[in-house]
Amino acid sequence: MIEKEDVNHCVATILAIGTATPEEFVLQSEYPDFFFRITESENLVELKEKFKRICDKSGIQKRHLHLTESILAGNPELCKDSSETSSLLARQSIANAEVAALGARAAKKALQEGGHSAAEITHLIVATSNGIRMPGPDLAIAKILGLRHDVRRLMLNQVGCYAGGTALRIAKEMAESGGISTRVLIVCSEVGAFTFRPPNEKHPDRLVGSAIVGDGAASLVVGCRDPKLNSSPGQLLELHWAGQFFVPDSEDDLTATLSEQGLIYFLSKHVPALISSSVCELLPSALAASSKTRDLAPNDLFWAIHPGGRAILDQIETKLGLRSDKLRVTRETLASYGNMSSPTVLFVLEEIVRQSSRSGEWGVLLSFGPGLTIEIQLLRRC
Ligand SMILES: CC(=O)CC(=O)SCCNC(=O)CCNC(=O)[C@H](O)C(C)(C)COP(=O)(O)OP(=O)(O)OC[C@H]1O[C@@H](n2cnc3c(N)ncnc32)[C@H](O)[C@@H]1OP(=O)(O)O
Repeated sequence: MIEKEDVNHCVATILAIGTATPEEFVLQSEYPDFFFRITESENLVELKEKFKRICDKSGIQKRHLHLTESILAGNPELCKDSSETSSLLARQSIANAEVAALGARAAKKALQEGGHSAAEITHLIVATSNGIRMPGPDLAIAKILGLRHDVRRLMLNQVGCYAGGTALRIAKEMAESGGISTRVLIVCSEVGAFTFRPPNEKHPDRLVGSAIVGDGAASLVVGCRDPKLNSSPGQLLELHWAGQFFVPDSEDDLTATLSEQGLIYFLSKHVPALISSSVCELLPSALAASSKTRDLAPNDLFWAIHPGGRAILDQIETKLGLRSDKLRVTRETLASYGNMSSPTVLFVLEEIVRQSSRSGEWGVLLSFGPGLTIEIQLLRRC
């Protein structure tokens, strides 16, 4: 598990980050009224009160959502919860258009911010849990951006919320094995076309998903730094170590199953406790990867955590004994965007880079999702 440090080994480095969201957003305080009205569920009075309690405790103030009232009106099957109504094709049709379009907007910002041309990109990794189509949004994004015909594409379908961390881990391996001219473009893009559904009294856990998901896309350019050269201004964060783990016997605690009614999530109440306990166990493996981090304490690090839910952040903070400022950027991302699945943790990273003067040289990125699977990475500011 522990990798040997090698001074001659080139270091994978994040060179640029760009993000994008749909223009439209909803205020969390107004969402219960909208959600129960648009799904014609106003008769479920107690369920609506429960939904309001979940929204109030979510730590979210607003979320950007592609599915506006007019889009839902044009796709009424998304607002029905009957096994006799299939909404799969309507959902896929929205995803076909929007996942690539939103992802390409984020990617254009990343390329522009880092001063990279489309021709420089040697590898493309695209992640989404919104839809399955061949060819996928990776090809559509390559075409929109004008990437080279020999760009090496990898599509991460249905990985869930940890896909931002997975993409970063694979990009690190590609960059370090490909050498200093390798440029990996990561695009994580989600529009909740597959997860929107009406409230259902038999499935209270689905209310949690309806109360926290948002839409967004994030894109990163990852390259390699020659270890003999110092960092230069275009380099943001070095990726020193990346690992993936599953939490034993937790495969039924967070699941997503494709059906005629889209992707149906199940979230058990144990998710916050399982993830937070596992993070405490895994942290020493990440810190042991470098002699410079081996003796660091959690409060010596900066933290970029997938803001999957407020309770998960609370429990990680308590169990690791983190000062409240350590998760400030993560909580602000949750408040402004909700849980956008795969790109969310990359939004956190973008803000951490923007606030570069604060909070330490070394940091940890955490993302998690079905499995339960945890991606953990050791980062260093350039
Ligand atoms: C998609 C991916 O791949 C990865 C992901 O990110 S998946 C998302 C992971 N996120 C989660 O699992 C959510 C974690 N949970 C939370 O953040 C919080 O529990 C919350 C914001 C939902 C609620 O806040 P809280 O402090 O726990 O408030 P609490 O009063 O205990 O719960 C509010 C209500 O929600 C209900 N609730 C909370 N979690 C629930 C669950 N998983 N299933 C069913 N009901 C749930 C509670 O029973 C309670 O109901 P009542 O008010 O009727 O008693």
